[in-house]
Amino acid sequence: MTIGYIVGSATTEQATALLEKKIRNGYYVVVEYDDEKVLGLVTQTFTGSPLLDNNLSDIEFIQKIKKFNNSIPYFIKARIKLLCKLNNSLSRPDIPPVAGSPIRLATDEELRSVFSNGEIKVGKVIGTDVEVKIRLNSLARHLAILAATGSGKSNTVAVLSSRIAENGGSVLIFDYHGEYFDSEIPRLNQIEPKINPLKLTVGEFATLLELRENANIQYRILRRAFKQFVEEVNKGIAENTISFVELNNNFVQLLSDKVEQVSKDEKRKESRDEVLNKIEDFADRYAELIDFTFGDVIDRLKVRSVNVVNLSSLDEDGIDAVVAHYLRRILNARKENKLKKNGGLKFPILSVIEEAHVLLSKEENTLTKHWAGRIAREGRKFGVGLVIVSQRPKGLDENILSQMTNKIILKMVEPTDKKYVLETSDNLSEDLVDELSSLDTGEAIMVGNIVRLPTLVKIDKFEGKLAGSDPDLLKEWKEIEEIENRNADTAFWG
Ligand SMILES: Nc1ncnc2c1ncn2[C@@H]1O[C@H](COP(=O)(O)OP(=O)(O)OP(=O)(O)O)[C@@H](O)[C@H]1O
Repeated sequence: MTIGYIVGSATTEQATALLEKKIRNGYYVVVEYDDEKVLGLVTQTFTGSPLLDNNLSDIEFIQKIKKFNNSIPYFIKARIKLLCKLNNSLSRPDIPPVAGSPIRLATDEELRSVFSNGEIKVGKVIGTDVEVKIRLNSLARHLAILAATGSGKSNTVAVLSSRIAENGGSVLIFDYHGEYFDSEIPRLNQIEPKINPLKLTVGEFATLLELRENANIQYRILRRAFKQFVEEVNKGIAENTISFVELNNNFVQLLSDKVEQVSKDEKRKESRDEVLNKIEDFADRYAELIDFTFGDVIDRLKVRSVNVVNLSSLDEDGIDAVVAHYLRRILNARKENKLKKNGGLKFPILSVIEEAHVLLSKEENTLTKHWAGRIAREGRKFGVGLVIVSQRPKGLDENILSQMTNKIILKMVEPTDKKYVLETSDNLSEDLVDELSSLDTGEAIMVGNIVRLPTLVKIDKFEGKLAGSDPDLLKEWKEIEEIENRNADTAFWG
């Protein structure tokens, strides 16, 4: 059913329609011209009145008109982004529509032919019951989930992860705030944030010690001590002369002795002392993180599962070291499996990095940024995908963000965030970015290879508990009041 007509000038990208009635931004329409049906997206609607135009400055004029006739003539127009011809190849329109071309809402069948042909259902086309399904294999080209706080990032991660696992895939979520670890996500594989020092690089261990890159003498002392320590322990384990329990209990002392040993000729004793202090501080902060019985982190990962490493008990340096360690081992283990046709990590995996603006900050050279950058560049051919999640896109490293071919962008209002996302995406246009402010919670724009066209989707609500959901403050206060009243009654009646 025709809802309006193209008016004024148009290009093969944009057109303006005069409508009979209001429709919402984000609706899909079809413009019929030259025997073609062209799918378009309403990116902006606006109204106006030929009688009361912007130049009017006399309020009495309006009051007099309204006295005679309450219905003041007005028009409704819409800016239409022309997307594709509704043919098999969804080819770009090669000629613009002429004024007078009729426009109508796209039918569900037309929308299904464009948006419902992937493997993983993520939600519905905004304003319709048409399912949006993304193409699973395209996630190998990485994904960024970006939005303002409270817009639905965690819900999107939960919906995506659980459905990827249901389809036989494997996801690893680095759970920064502990909101997935105790959630009701199906196929959940909970992994405690343990690290076996024997599997760490010196760089990872130095990060855990908060030993800065420019502390060269300290780093040299630590490198010599740590390498000798690891060699001797591995030898002791092979000869069965050392127990893991003994290691867990005496690790700090054994390593400190090694530091003393390798730095006995060091002129600058303060550097050695600083390394010893950092090892003791480390023991105080991360005693529960170190476990020589933990084996290789790769062995904890399961296929057809949502693997969740709970990082909420660690501080930023600890999180950086753990995440970097996992990413390094995953990339190397997938390479080993691909190149040797066996061993290593036997299945592709998607790693979800929450609070990515912290771990992949454009200001800081974190260990995680190094390994995430490696995976962003070379992970695709080894079946290692990245999913970065952030509510502060402008804080993200632009090299990594620009490698995220796919994007799910929920409500975003901050202008510098929107500008940064636009500048680091070659498949996002300005008119789509302008849409972001008007999205409701759970509504998103999806672009990239996971969809055939820019898609406005209402993400399904994750059916289950997520620890990070907004607390029900009133309910919790009420419960406290009821407990206090019950205690008061018990005290009075004995
Ligand atoms: N698709 C959706 N449909 C309905 N409600 C949703 C949807 N997505 C999120 N919500 C609700 O909105 C609130 C915030 O969601 P969520 O925690 O996923 O947002 P967030 O962007 O991760 O927030 P934060 O930045 O604080 O972590 C929650 O109460 C959640 O239930």
